[in-house]
Formats: sequence, structure tokens, C-alpha cells
Amino acid sequence: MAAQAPAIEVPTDAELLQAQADLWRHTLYYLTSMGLRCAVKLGIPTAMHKLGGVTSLPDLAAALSIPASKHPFLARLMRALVTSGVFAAGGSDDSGAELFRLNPLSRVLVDDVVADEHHSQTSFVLAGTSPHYMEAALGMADWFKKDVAGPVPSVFEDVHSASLFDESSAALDPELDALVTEGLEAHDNLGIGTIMRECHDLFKGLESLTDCCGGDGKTARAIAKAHPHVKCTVLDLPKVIEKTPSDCVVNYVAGDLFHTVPKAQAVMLKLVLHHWSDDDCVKILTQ
Ligand SMILES: C[S@+](CC[C@H](N)C(=O)[O-])C[C@H]1O[C@@H](n2cnc3c(N)ncnc32)[C@H](O)[C@@H]1O
Repeated sequence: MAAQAPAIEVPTDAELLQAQADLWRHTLYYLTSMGLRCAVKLGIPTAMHKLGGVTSLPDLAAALSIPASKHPFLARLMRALVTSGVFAAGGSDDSGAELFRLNPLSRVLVDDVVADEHHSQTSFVLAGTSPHYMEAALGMADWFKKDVAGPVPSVFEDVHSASLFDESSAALDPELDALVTEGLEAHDNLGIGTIMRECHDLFKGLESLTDCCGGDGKTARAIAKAHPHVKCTVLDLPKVIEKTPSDCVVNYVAGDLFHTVPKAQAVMLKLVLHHWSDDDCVKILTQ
């Protein structure tokens, strides 16, 4: 006799209403990311910066050349992005018009500003919300069902037959490859000022350091500037090092962290190990 499925526990009305609200939230959550992508593609943070960091909807619509038929939808987008914390509500102006402000998050999405500690993160957003990333995420259920012998490919590798950071991703989509590299550099450069201020003592007494996967060397240069006695070396892939102008502050080495890591008293692995499997991490740490 077939086993009977267990009875489903009946939730209370309050639980059911909460469950329904949560279900809607989780089902449509991707629209938060897409709203952020839309704001970046329209250049909303940069336009707000040029308007003094605070704007009414008509001024924003005019700055972005949004057609009148879409103004009510721009209002919805902005309110949704305030709710998700991308912008801040700015009260209202003398005529009672609703205002929106840049907050710390949207400030790092302002392009075309040259300042030591400003590194626009727009390429990170555009890469992370790109069609290739979305397609990979949509392939997750099929990926789970496939049994594989040997190393398990990531969902991205499974769906696109390409791996991030290597030649295959450049062949898949050169624009995405450039965005990913740019986005990582921007991320790498974002918090270095804070790290130098908050973790100053960490580098005391150190004579040499290798920044493994150190990209364009911004982090290593900041360390060398704050701690001139530390001899800094950057290791990254040849395609990254070839594009990095050499300087007299940091030593740049092109290579693969699985094969060689330039010798130093300390090795920095910032935002590296999460990308690899446990076995690969052991290989990296062995190096
Ligand atoms: C996510 S990692 C680390 C980024 C950086 N340290 C940071 O904090 O943002 C990205 C960097 O790793 C480099 N990379 C990827 N695979 C590598 C390998 N096998 N050997 C050396 N560098 C590699 C990439 O070229 C890229 O610059």
C-alpha cells in the first residue's frame, strides 16, 4: 500500500497573510536589483550629483530627458529605490514637491568624479546584474540535477561554458569581461582608505607583502604610501599586469596564484578564497 503523504499543518490567518506578503517579496525581489540597474543605466546618481545631491522629480526628469508619459513611473522607481536604501527621501521643497537625496550608497554610483577616495561602483552593478549573470542564476535548478564526475563547475560555468576571469569569459562576451574586471578594481579601490585608517597597526613591523590577485595595484600602492618601509608586490594574471603601468612604488608580477606566489613576509588574499572550491583553496594556501 502506498504511504500516505503527511497532512499539511494549517497556518493561522495571521501566518497565512504574512506568508503571502513574504512570498510576493521573495518572488519579486529581483526587481530591486533591476531597479538599481535601471538607475545606473539612466545615470540617475550622476544626474543628482550634478543637481547638487538633492532633486525634485521634474528636475530629475528634465536632467535625464525622460519623456512626460514616463514621469509617473520615474516617481515609482525613485520611491522603490528609497525603500530599498539606494536613495534617501529628502522631504519637500517650498512648493511641496517631493525631494530625493543621494545617500552613501548612491554616492558611490556617481560617475565622472576624479577624487582620491572616489571610485564609482557602476561597473560592479552592471556586471552583477548583466544578462549573463541572470541567465546563470536561472540555470540553478538544472545545475543541481546534473551529476558530474570530478570538479563541480559553477552554475555560471555550466550555463555559459566559460569561467570568470579567464580567456573563456572574454571570448563569451568581451564587454562583460571588461565590466567584471573594472567592477572588481572599483570594489578593490573602494574601501582602501578606510582600511588604512582603521587597520593601520596591522602593517606595523612588516617588511614585505604580496597582494595576491591585487589587480591594478591600488591597494598595494595605498599600503606602500602609508607604510613606506613595506616592500609591496602585486601578483595578478598577465592580462591584468600587462595593462598596469609600472611604477617605482610597487613590484608587479604576472602569474597564476596556483603556480607561484612571490615570496614575502605576509601575503594578502582579499576577496579571493570565496571564488574557489575548498580543494582549490588548499592549493592556493599551500603556495
Ligand atoms: C576577486 S579577485 C580579487 C580582487 C581584489 N583583491 C579585491 O580585493 O577586490 C579578482 C582578481 O583576481 C585575479 N585572478 C583571478 N584568477 C587568478 C589567478 N589564477 N592568479 C592570479 N590572479 C588571479 C583577477 O585577474 C582579478 O584581478
